[in-house]
Amino acid sequence: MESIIEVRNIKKTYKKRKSKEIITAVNDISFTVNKGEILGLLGPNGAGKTTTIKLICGLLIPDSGFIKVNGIDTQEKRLHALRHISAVLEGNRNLYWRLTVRENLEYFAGNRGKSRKEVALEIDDLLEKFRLKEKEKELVNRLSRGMQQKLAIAVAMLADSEVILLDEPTLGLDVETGYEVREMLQDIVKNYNRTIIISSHDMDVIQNLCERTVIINHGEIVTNDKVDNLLRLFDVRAYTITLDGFLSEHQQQLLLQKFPQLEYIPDTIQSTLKVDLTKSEEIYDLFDVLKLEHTPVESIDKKTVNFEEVFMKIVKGEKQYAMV
Ligand SMILES: Nc1ncnc2c1ncn2[C@@H]1O[C@H](COP(=O)(O)OP(=O)(O)OP(=O)(O)O)[C@@H](O)[C@H]1O
Repeated sequence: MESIIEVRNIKKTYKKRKSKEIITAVNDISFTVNKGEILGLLGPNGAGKTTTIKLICGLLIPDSGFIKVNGIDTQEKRLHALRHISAVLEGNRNLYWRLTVRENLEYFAGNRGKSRKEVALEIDDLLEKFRLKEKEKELVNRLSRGMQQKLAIAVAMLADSEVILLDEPTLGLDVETGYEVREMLQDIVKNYNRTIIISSHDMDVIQNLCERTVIINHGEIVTNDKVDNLLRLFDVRAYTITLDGFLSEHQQQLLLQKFPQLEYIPDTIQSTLKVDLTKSEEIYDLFDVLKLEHTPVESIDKKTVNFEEVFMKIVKGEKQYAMV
């Protein structure tokens, strides 16, 4: 597959103003993004996501390493490279707050060298799609945060850039607006052929929109893999088994030999077993031990891992990966 973005060994440090302490925000990161791909950039607070996005869109210059967009080095031919990119950053700096919704769209279309008339239909279509038609004459500074966010994404779409960078597109939005923005992004992903990089804390955004995710922790890449692969890799089922009675010492020993991470929690008249299994068949080994002394099972509860749990496990370093 053809890559459109190449990030190679980039490092970025900041110097704290008062203490002069050096902070390494991004440390020797490398990854590529293929044409038409939706890549999720994931990581805990302070991991280096925003710095990476700002480096790619040319707002920051790396201390070392390089970034190429469509094969063009962003430092050697900055303007030429960045023509291929639109970014929606925190605070929606790509909007003019004293212009109306429609004026913003017209202004950015004008930047593309198109007349008002030419883009009128395209703008109508975007206003409709982003559910902003009713607000087209409203000044941007009077819009809610969610509406501003939607407009910022619409403006990025209008620029026709092949690559769109979205930094935390659902951050700070209420549940409903967050859901609406996610739906819109899903529509963009499906119907417009763009390459998108999304940085987010929101696991639903990553799980629903992205094919692949680069997980960053402490400025370094810990995983670069398809979302489906990660879910499969951590496809553990967490079982909670309630027993009408207790396990003998012998049973406890047998179970711990077979399942070292098993938790046995005796209560007053019942007891509970908690265990993560990677293969469903392993549950039969557990039942064999219970059968030995005819321990009655009252209930079995099974929970499958979701992407949020996968993320937590990776960040905590529970599994090692071969980098893609
Ligand atoms: N302008 C700056 N000056 C000094 N340190 C900075 C600056 N910007 C970011 N940092 C530090 O660099 C590290 C990475 O920050 P960055 O904003 O890239 O992380 P992030 O993953 O986007 O975090 P969050 O999810 O909290 O937004 C953090 O330790 C942060 O405090």
